[in-house]
Amino acid sequence: MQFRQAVQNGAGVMNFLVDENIPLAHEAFNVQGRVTVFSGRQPSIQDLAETEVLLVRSVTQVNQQLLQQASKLKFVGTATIGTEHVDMEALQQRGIGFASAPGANADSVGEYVLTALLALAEQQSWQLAGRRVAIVGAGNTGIATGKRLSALGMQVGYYDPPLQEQGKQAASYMTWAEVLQADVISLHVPLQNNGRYKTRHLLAHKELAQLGSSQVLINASRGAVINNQALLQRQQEKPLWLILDVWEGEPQILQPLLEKVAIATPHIAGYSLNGKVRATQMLYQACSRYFAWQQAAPDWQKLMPDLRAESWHCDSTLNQQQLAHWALENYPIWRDDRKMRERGVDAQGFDALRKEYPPRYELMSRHLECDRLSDDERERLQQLGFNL
Ligand SMILES: NC(=O)c1ccc[n+]([C@@H]2O[C@H](COP(=O)([O-])OP(=O)(O)OC[C@H]3O[C@@H](n4cnc5c(N)ncnc54)[C@H](O)[C@@H]3O)[C@@H](O)[C@H]2O)c1
Ligand SMILES: O=C(O)[C@H](O)[C@H](O)COP(=O)(O)O
Repeated sequence: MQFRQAVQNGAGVMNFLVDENIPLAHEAFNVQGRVTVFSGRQPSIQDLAETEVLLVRSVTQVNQQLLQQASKLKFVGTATIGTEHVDMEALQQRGIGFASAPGANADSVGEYVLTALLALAEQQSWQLAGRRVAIVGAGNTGIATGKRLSALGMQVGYYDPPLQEQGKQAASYMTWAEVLQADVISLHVPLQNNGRYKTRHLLAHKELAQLGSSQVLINASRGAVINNQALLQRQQEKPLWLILDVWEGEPQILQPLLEKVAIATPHIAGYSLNGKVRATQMLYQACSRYFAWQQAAPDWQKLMPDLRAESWHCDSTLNQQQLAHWALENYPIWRDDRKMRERGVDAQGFDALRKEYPPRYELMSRHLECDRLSDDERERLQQLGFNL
C-alpha cells in the first residue's frame, strides 16, 4: 500500500536489498521503493542484480566479488559500527555511496560490559568500587563503557594513542604498561590488520603472559584483537577472568576456549533493540541526504515496539547489589552465556543465536522511580544509563 502510494506520488522507485536483522528497515524504506529482505551471510545473485541500495550487517562481505554481481548499485549502508567487512576503495572506484552507523550501539555495549562485570562481581563477591579499569580505545563504545564503570566508583583510565597523538583529551590517558596492570581491561578498538595502530593480536602471548590471574579481561570489540590460540594456552596454564563477546574466526570459534571463559556471548554486546533501531535511523538519514529525498522521515517512536515493563522503584541505598539486581533483571546475561555454551560451539549455532536474538532493551527504556536521592546519586544513576 505504502509502496503504491510512493509510486503514485512520483517518488523514485528504488530497489532496496536489506539484511533481515535490520529492524524497521522494511517499514522505513518501503515508502521509497521496493524492499527485498535477505537472510544469511550473502545475498543471492538474482537479488543483487536488481539492487540499487544494499543495507547489510557485519556478516556480509561487501567486496569486489559482490560488487561485480550488483551492476545497478548506488549506495551501501552497514547498520554497524565496525566497517572492516566493506571494501571502501572498491566502492569509491565505482562511485557508490556509503554510510555506517557510528555510535549507534555504543550505549548497548556500555551496558553489556556493565552488566557482565556486575554479574561476575556478584557471583565472586567482589567489590568493584576502587578497582582500576583500563579502557583500550576511547571512542564511542569505550567512552560509553568508561562512563558507566566510573559511576560504579571504579578508577577508569583510557589507552588510545591515535587520539592522544592528535592532542584530543580523554578523561585520563594510561600507558600500555599501566593497561596491563589494571584490575579490569576492556577492549574497544576497531580491527586494524596493519599500520602504525595495528590492533590484530594486540594481545598475544607476550602481553597475556604479563597479566596476573586476578585480572579481568573483556573483549566486546572484534575477536582477533586477542590472539585466541595464545589466550587458550594462557587459560590452560594460569587462567584469567575472561568475558568474551567476540571470537577470532567467528562464526567458527575456538571450541576449547569456550570452557575457559567466565562469561561467553555470541557477539551480541551491541544488540539492544534501541541500538539496532538507532542504526536503521542513521542509515535512513544517510540515504535521505544522498538521494535528496523530499518525504518526511518515518515516525520512529511509533514504529518502535513497545516495552511493556513496569517501572522500578528505588527505596533502598544504591549499593552494588541493588544495581546488579536491576542490570540483570533488565538484561539477563547468564541466559546468553548458557545459550552460547549450548549452541554457540559450531558456526551454525553461533549464527542462529545471533539471528534469533530476543529483543533486549536498554536501561533507559524503563523508568526508575526514586523517593529520595541526593544530587550525586541522581547523577550516578544517570551515568549508569537509568531513566529517572
Ligand atoms: N561486540 C559488539 O557488538 C560491538 C558493537 C559495537 C562495536 N564493536 C566493535 O568495537 C569497535 C570500536 O567501536 P567504537 O564505536 O568505540 O569505535 P570508535 O571509532 O568510536 O572508537 C575506536 C577508538 O579506538 C582507537 N584506536 C584505534 N586504534 C587503536 C590502538 N591501536 N590502540 C588504542 N586505541 C586505538 C581510535 O582512536 C578510536 O578512538 C568497532 O570498530 C567494532 O569493531 C563491537
Ligand atoms: O560493529 C558493530 O556495530 C557490532 O559489532 C554489531 O553489533 C555487529 O552486529 P552484526 O552486524 O554482526 O549483526
